[in-house]
Amino acid sequence: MMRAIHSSAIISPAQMTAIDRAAAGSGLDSFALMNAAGSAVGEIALRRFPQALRFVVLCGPGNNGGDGYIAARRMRASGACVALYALGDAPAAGGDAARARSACAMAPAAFDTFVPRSGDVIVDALFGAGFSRPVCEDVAVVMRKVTAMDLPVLSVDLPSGVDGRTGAVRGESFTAARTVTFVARKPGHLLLPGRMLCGALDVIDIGIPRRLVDAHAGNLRKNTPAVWGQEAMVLNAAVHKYKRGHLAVFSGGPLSTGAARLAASAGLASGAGLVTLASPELALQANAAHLTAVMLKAIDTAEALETWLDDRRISAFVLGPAFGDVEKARGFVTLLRDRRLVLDADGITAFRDDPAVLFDQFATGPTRLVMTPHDGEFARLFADLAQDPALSKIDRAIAAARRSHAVIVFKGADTVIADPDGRALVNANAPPWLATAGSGDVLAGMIGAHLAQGMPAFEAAAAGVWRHGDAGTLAGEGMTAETLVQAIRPLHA
Ligand SMILES: NC(=O)C1=CN([C@@H]2O[C@H](COP(=O)(O)OP(=O)(O)OC[C@H]3O[C@@H](n4cnc5c(N)ncnc54)[C@H](O)[C@@H]3O)[C@@H](O)[C@H]2O)[C@@H](O)CC1
Ligand SMILES: Nc1ncnc2c1ncn2[C@@H]1O[C@H](COP(=O)(O)OP(=O)(O)O)[C@@H](O)[C@H]1O
Ligand SMILES: [K+]
Repeated sequence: MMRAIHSSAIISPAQMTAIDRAAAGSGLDSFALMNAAGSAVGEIALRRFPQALRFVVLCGPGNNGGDGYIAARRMRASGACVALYALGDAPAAGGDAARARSACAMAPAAFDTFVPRSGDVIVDALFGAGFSRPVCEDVAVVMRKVTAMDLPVLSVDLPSGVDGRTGAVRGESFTAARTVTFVARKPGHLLLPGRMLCGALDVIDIGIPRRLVDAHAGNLRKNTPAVWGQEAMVLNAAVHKYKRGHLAVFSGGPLSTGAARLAASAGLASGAGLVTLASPELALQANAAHLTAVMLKAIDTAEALETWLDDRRISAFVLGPAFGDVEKARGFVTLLRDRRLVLDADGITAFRDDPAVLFDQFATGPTRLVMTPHDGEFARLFADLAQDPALSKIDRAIAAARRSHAVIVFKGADTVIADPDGRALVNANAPPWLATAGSGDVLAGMIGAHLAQGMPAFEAAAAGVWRHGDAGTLAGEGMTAETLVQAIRPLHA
């Protein structure tokens, strides 16, 4: 009887191997685990692809192939038409995969004799956690044929060709309609392009005790309300607007005020008790004409800001959306260095020539800076990390957070949130129509509201990213940044 897993843990292929070893070390029968995995694959294939005229199981030389042999046996036992093909050498004698192959009692044909037919459903058990080099041309040719014929693919553990650690495609890969993985999600299921190649994902419990998983899992999780819900402010009769936090957002000049207003209104909608737009004198009229609940304050110079900062009730700041003046931005950041700050857009770009100047100002004390770079902005501050092909997006975000002493929200369809202490989350609820002008400004304001309420920086950022995705989903395709703000749901909705 297979059970789906709902845990938010994400484990790397290397951690999975360690869990596997620990399971064997604690007396669990590794072949029984393979049996559970392969049987689950067979059952899901039968249940999800009842239209199949033939199931074609493609087995690799390792344990991923072992799962394939078990699945083939399970499907054959149900009376389905099953064809079996083996790639490369037979599995190492004495191992679980060799045992699965002989238990299957079907002689596999050579991989290069496989000719895909209309009506085939492919069970892809070529490579999983042990995928270690780009796929060779004869495998790539089959992958391309299967894709061209639009045959459904059910991948075991990962679509073969996808690197489970990074989500990168090495050479070529299958595009799965479904993927069945075991124990927990791997980074490659959530990071691009891997995520787009997995199709629907089933995470199956194969009987490894939770304590062994917890002992070897690291600090990486999927971003869900369970991660940050405990830190969210609960409203009761004793609350007043200052307790809900006062957020300040810095506006750009007279011709670029919209971005800051989006951030400000998103901050208010996200639960900040008060939001003030700090605007250059020349932009006051433009801003005043468009603001209602958001307050307005003229701030042109460092001196004016310094005086305003005497008000310690202003509990968080957003600097960057269409701010424009990078020199002024650097000066303002210096004044804000002991405050809770979201740095976005021009606020990030302002430090491209000397990022250490920024990082040093936040090096001591509690983590209070959140930076929200997209790919381009990330490369401006962390060029070496952006260019290192060995690093996954998660590795990059964690290294950047450590270096900058900031929570990094590395944006995209697979946004990664990383804390300097090594914790990281991958977000997966963002719809593609969030890719619209101003949506990043809304996100900055949402995170700012959480910081203003007193959430720790990591949780504030995670909650912002999740609620942003949720609002995008609710607003629907065709939304604009304005309608996105309208769709922000209460924290405890
Ligand atoms: N970790 C666990 O607890 C369990 C793992 N299971 C399965 O075991 C798999 C991992 O097994 P393995 O570690 O044997 O690894 P794989 O079976 O994923 O791959 C390893 C084999 O593939 C070869 N290989 C790698 N890249 C190749 C390429 N590009 N071209 C040709 N050959 C290539 C390697 O030389 C090696 O022989 C998982 O993905 C999962 O499917 C399941 O049996 C259930 C239990
Ligand atoms: N394809 C996508 N799928 C889901 N979310 C996306 C996608 N592309 C962008 N986003 C999200 O939309 C927002 C865009 O922010 P940003 O690039 O700063 O744009 P802008 O500066 O126009 O506001 C980010 O939160 C990002 O994660
Ligand atoms: K596979």
